Amino acid sequence: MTAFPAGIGRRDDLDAELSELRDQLGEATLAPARVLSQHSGVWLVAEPDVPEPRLVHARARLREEAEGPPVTGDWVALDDGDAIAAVLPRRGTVVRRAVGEGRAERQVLAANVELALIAEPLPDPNARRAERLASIAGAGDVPVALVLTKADLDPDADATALRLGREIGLPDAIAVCSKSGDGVGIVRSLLPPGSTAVLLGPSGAGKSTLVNALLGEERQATGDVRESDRRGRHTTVTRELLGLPHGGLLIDTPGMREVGMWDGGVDDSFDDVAALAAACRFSDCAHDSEPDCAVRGEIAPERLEAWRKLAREQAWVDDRRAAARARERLGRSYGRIQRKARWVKGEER
Ligand SMILES: Nc1nc2c(ncn2[C@@H]2O[C@H](COP(=O)(O)OP(=O)(O)OP(=O)(O)O)[C@@H](O)[C@H]2O)c(=O)[nH]1
Ligand SMILES: [Zn+2]
Repeated sequence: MTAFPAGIGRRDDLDAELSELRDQLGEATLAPARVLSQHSGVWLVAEPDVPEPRLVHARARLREEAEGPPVTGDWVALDDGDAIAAVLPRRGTVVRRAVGEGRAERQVLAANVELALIAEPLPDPNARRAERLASIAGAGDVPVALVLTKADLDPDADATALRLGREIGLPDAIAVCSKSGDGVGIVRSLLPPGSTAVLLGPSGAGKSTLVNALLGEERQATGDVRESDRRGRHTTVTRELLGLPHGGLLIDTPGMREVGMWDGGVDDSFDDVAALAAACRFSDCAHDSEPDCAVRGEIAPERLEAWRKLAREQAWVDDRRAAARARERLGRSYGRIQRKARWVKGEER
């Protein structure tokens, strides 16, 4: 197995994957690297046995592929012209629907992550927002832990974490105070050496401050809170993969105003609803006013309403995606017919 310097992470069968890729593309020189951050048209990558990360380009073809361009956390193959030639299959992704009214486009927020830390600030953590993030993480097969930040602002922070975690089905729930360091060790213990996690949450939740506490130095720029409403300014501008001193890796993300559903995951993060729903009379029960509903009355109304909202949104996205696929199929067969017509007319041989 290839040895990586601290700060790049671990990928079990990297050597085998690369040699397969070399055969596939007929290029003997492909070398592995990991994307630390993405910028417009260039990517910062780290390579084994190379102390300094560097900026590289990507082959144009990569932008047109279904997976989209390389993203932070990706394992990639570099060619000898210092361009990213291929992105290795992603294991564990966090994908959202891209921001914008009525748009149905996917955006990969982080690739190859083994854990999503969902940050919500005390004293008023937003359960609905955490549920939404848990759903998109679940959709990409990424386990979730809930991190309630600014524990110094809630005298019963640990109890709040426990209660909220139980309420929204995230048993791994902890309270941390990045200022005093309380709970930071627990967060560290969730990130074993070589593993990669992503930190998600709204702007001002204290994500960068937590990253700094984990780094043990002032690395990430943090914004001052406006005392009036306790909301931070946007400080983190790009998703960045950081190596922590203890060997774990963390992708810090900018606070997101909008996180649209993309790949499902509602059933995973609402498994309490899903489990009860099996006993409803109708398989498409909305747990609203249907007779013999096994869910209504068992689940807190706000959580059920949140489930309904996310499930509706997911259905909308699924429709859009199905329509886009149908258009694409139609386009392809139309293209074939046109080619055939040209061939019959002798314009194409
Ligand atoms: N009281 C208290 N304030 C904190 C704590 N952690 C962070 N803050 C404050 O919260 C504000 C926002 O912190 P950031 O770390 O910049 O927040 P962020 O989540 O990275 O925000 P974006 O980069 O915009 O996504 C800053 O003023 C921090 O000082 C904490 O443990 N307790
Ligand atoms: Zn029901």
